[in-house]
Amino acid sequence: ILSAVINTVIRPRLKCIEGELCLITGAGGVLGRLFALEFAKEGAHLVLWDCNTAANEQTAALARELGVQVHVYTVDLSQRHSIYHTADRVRQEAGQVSILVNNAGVVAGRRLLECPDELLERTLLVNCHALFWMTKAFLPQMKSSNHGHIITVASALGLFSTACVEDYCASKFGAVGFHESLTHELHAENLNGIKTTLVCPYIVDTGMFEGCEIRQELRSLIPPLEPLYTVQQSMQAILSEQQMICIPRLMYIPFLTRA
Ligand SMILES: NC(=O)C1=CN([C@@H]2O[C@H](COP(=O)(O)OP(=O)(O)OC[C@H]3O[C@@H](n4cnc5c(N)ncnc54)[C@H](OP(=O)(O)O)[C@@H]3O)[C@@H](O)[C@H]2O)C=CC1
Ligand SMILES: CC1=C(/C=C/C(C)=C/C=C/C(C)=C/C=O)C(C)(C)CCC1
Repeated sequence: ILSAVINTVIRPRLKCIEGELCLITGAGGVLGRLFALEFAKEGAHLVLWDCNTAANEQTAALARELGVQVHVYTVDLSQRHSIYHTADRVRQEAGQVSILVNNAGVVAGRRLLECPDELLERTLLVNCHALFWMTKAFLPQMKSSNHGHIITVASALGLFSTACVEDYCASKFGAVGFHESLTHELHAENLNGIKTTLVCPYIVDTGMFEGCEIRQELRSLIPPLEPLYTVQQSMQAILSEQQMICIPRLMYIPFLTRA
């Protein structure tokens, strides 16, 4: 939080990531695609992961127009072996990933007692467990060069909670805990060349919470964020190596007061 405050007052220098290899999960989705295009604009080559092959290919086509190299992989992030297998292919075919954007996420979107068990489990597998496997797959190479950046796209609902999203809150609180512990570990091991950034947005207009009860209540409180604004704010935080960002800043308040 302190670094977020400092970065708001003093505009920090943004790092150059030209020529680096950036892997984005959920790259066929709304925020994933925008992340891909923003990283491409910065000159990073891309490795795009999604279970939705057609949507992922569309992202790839848009990114290639910006002149960067793009590798596309269809993967099921709820399956540990799918992650490890695809990571092996990435290392052989694309090279060393130095920026990892763990963006893919799902929500069950149903009342707990009416929700099939598998749907609840899937939220934890994709939003939380996948962070372990992605990091186990790609951190070793970052460690060997003491260079890299791991971005966790969590949510404001990883910092405080609301009704009817038990699976989502559990997974995003897990993601926040994961990010914090990993950050401590890298610091303790003096791996100061490997950065971490936690992204915690309020609801974004992407369709993810379409049909969830929570959405109607929220509309009248604060309107959903624009996807592009959300990603551009996140990019500022990433490129200035900020450890955490809440979007909008108002979201720091329920976090600090645990409303
Ligand atoms: N939208 C919001 O209000 C907010 C979103 N976030 C977080 O931002 C991130 C991106 O969200 P957003 O862009 O809105 O979501 P989208 O649903 O638009 O994109 C998510 C992408 O991930 C893919 N995906 C889902 N499950 C898997 C899987 N098992 N394996 C591989 N890919 C998978 C989806 O494919 P398919 O469409 O086929 O399922 C989709 O392409 C998520 O982590 C979300 O929790 C945080 C705060 C607010
Ligand atoms: C606590 C609290 C609020 C509620 C925030 C909620 C309910 C956020 C939901 C975010 C979602 C759905 C994120 C998805 O990833 C307000 C009204 C902003 C005002 C300040 C206090």
